Amino acid sequence: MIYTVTLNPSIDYVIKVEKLVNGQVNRVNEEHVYPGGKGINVTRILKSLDNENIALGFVSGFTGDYIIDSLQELNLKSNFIKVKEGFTRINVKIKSEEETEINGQGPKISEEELNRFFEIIDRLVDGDILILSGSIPACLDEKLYENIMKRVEDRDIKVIVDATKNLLLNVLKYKPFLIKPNNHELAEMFGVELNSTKDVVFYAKKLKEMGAQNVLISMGKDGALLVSENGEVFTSNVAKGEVINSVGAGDSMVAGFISGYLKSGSYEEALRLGAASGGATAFSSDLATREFIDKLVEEIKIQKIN
Ligand SMILES: Nc1ncnc2c1ncn2[C@@H]1O[C@H](COP(=O)(O)OP(=O)(O)O)[C@@H](O)[C@H]1O
Ligand SMILES: O=P(O)(O)OC[C@H]1O[C@](O)(COP(=O)(O)O)[C@@H](O)[C@@H]1O
Repeated sequence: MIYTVTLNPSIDYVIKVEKLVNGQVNRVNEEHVYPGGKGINVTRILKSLDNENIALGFVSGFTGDYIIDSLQELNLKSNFIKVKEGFTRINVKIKSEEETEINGQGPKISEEELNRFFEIIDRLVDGDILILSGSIPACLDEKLYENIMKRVEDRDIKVIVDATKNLLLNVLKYKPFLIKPNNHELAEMFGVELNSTKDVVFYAKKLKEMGAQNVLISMGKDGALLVSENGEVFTSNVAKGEVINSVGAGDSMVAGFISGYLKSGSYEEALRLGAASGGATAFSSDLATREFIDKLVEEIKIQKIN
């Protein structure tokens, strides 16, 4: 079974404001709410691509109820721990002349609630896939992803980590199957500027040397680059279209990549489906539909550059 983990889910409140002015009342022209958080986005796209999976994490309060109800409506399996104190956050995504995001804090998770989550992790078995996505709420130990990887180390479980900075760097020693920073996160992790594909390859390979088996670097409209477990380097172009809402493009890429890999065992196919899924989400108001992904996959060309 595939499990996604969203430690801090969100309701994504996506609004369009013609011209955002600080210090004034701004009125929205368009508004949408979606069940969000990186792992939940991965769950939704995996399911669209016919990969059964179970979403794990923590929810709380009336906003948490919305998350559970939405997942049920979408026919998605989940096993969230209900947290007593606080409420699941609401993340505001403002589309104006620029894109501005305000991400909330999330509920206060107790030790007992965290232990209940660990009990679920302890029931995973050989052959399962575990996808750890997004930030760790401030109330939890920032070593949590490391601790989860250590906990499953004795089993044959492929772990995927989509996180940034130290959260990501600290799990590399446990050899995650896949990591997917974007190019900005890659530059930030090494405190460098990336000026060419050669630079991206150099630092992606560094992450591989530090322990990641496969390193996927997403680069928004500039495509993506994969350093695979056997050291091959592939690049992907992007599909053509008009960006409507790029929230969740990275998560869609992770889901598409895993789905493509499970279906074909080929990293090229994985990258192709990942790129199509990311693009299809960027060109949609909500996350991508299966039909749209299938359409865009025809446009994706993978090149082996090394
Ligand atoms: N403007 C775009 N046009 C086409 N494809 C895109 C666009 N933005 C994102 N994608 C696709 O989605 C992938 C993930 O997007 P990216 O923005 O890099 O992720 P993240 O949300 O993690 O920053 C990209 O590598 C690309 O394949
Ligand atoms: O655009 P991405 O990186 O794929 O992820 C989008 C998701 O991440 C969030 O911005 C939350 O991110 P964090 O968990 O890192 O705070 C959600 O609001 C949104 O659904």
